[in-house]
Amino acid sequence: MSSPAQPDVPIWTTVQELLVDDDRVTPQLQGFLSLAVPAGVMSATLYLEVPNDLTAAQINKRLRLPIMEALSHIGEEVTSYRVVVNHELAEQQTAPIAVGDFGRHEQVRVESPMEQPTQLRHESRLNPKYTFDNFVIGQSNRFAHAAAVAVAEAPAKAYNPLFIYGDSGLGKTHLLHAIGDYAQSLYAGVKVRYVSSEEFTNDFINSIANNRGAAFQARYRDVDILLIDDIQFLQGRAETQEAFFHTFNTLHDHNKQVVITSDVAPKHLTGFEDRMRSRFEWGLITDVQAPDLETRIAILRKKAQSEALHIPDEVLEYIATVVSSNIRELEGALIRVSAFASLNRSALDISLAQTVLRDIIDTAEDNIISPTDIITATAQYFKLTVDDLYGSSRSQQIATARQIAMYLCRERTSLSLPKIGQLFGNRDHTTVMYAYKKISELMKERRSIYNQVTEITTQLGRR
Ligand SMILES: Nc1ncnc2c1ncn2[C@@H]1O[C@H](COP(=O)(O)OP(=O)(O)OP(=O)(O)O)[C@@H](O)[C@H]1O
Repeated sequence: MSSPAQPDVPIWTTVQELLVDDDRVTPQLQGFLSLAVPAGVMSATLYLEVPNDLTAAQINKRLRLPIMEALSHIGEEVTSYRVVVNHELAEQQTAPIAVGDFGRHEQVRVESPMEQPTQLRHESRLNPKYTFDNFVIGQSNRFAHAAAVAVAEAPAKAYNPLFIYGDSGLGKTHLLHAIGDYAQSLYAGVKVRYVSSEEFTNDFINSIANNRGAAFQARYRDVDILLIDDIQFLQGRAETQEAFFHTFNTLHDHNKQVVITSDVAPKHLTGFEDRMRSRFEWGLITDVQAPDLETRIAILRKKAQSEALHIPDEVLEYIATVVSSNIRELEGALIRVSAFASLNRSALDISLAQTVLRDIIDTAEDNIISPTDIITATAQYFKLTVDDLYGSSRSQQIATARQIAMYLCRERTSLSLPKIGQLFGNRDHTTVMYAYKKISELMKERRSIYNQVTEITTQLGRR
């Protein structure tokens, strides 16, 4: 039996990559797994088609736990999976299935007709990591924070839209999720939806391709609070802008809250029609700025507390002094210092932090590291080609090198998760999110990974 064609559903590729390393997945189970064909993701559920009942039973009974764990590792975007038997697969195992074509699944799901609309309505896509409780307030973000709280407490009454702008890594996404989280805790049943502009665009394009415009509209218009991240991504995309324009108008007309983030203020958003820009200015515009030293120290302290890391104050202060502009880099520096200390079982003091952060500080001085620099340096380090990193090979060494390159792109450049995913052969942003988490964790556990990340950083500093 030939193995089925695998359409490109990146999250399934990532799950498979994880399961290769999982001892519970025996070669026999790998065989069953290889018969599963990912059909797409809907309502945070990954749909897998299998050719027969035996495969469905094996996957559901013996692989449920590993698959669910892999999904939860990857992030919150997809929270469950569902296996659907498609007997035609057995005969047509090489016939490609269009990604995002859900027509057939809707038919098989009639067994539970209420389930999908209910899930859709409540699918907020909020990341529980980002709340107001763990957002540190300082001079740089006080106003944005207050506006965000006001909007969560009185959706569509305080400011509509709320427009938050600022440079990369300064907490805009955090605030968006926190608004959703807080509003949900205040108002039972409030319908919140978070979406990045890249996802909105992809969703729109797929909805046209699959003739599912009505479902697309419902997804974004049947909400009380729409949180849309990085709107600058819609620059120059006339049709998606038009779709967003209608979504915005419908929501606003019906007293629904819209919150938008961007890297620049509305008036500096190029590639947008004036009518769009003027709508962005209807409500309140606020920025987030780079945090001052006190705030940076407070952010590090909070982060260390939440991760149960015991780091002396003077070390936190040192880190906050040397990494000054981007909070993501600040968190990255904390990860490295604590990883180094735990690997070496050594006490954390300033001289250790100085040693560990030397490369970061060196490279931060000229501060322009491009993703291409990172990918080239990583490929050279591992004696691979750049195409290996962009490609789809799942060999352990290439997969690790790719994840390290993704980690460094996330930490050291201002590219968004979807952009990094696109760069690495159009992978899903959840793959990048997973790579970032995995390398952050492995750096603390495995000296080899820590060394590899550090040595590539050193190379970048020497460019
Ligand atoms: N005031 C803050 N308190 C605590 N953590 C913060 C704060 N601001 C930002 N962070 C953390 O810094 C990291 C980067 O923040 P976030 O992703 O929200 O930035 P962003 O402005 O949306 O960046 P981008 O434009 O690149 O998407 C996150 O882990 C976030 O939790």
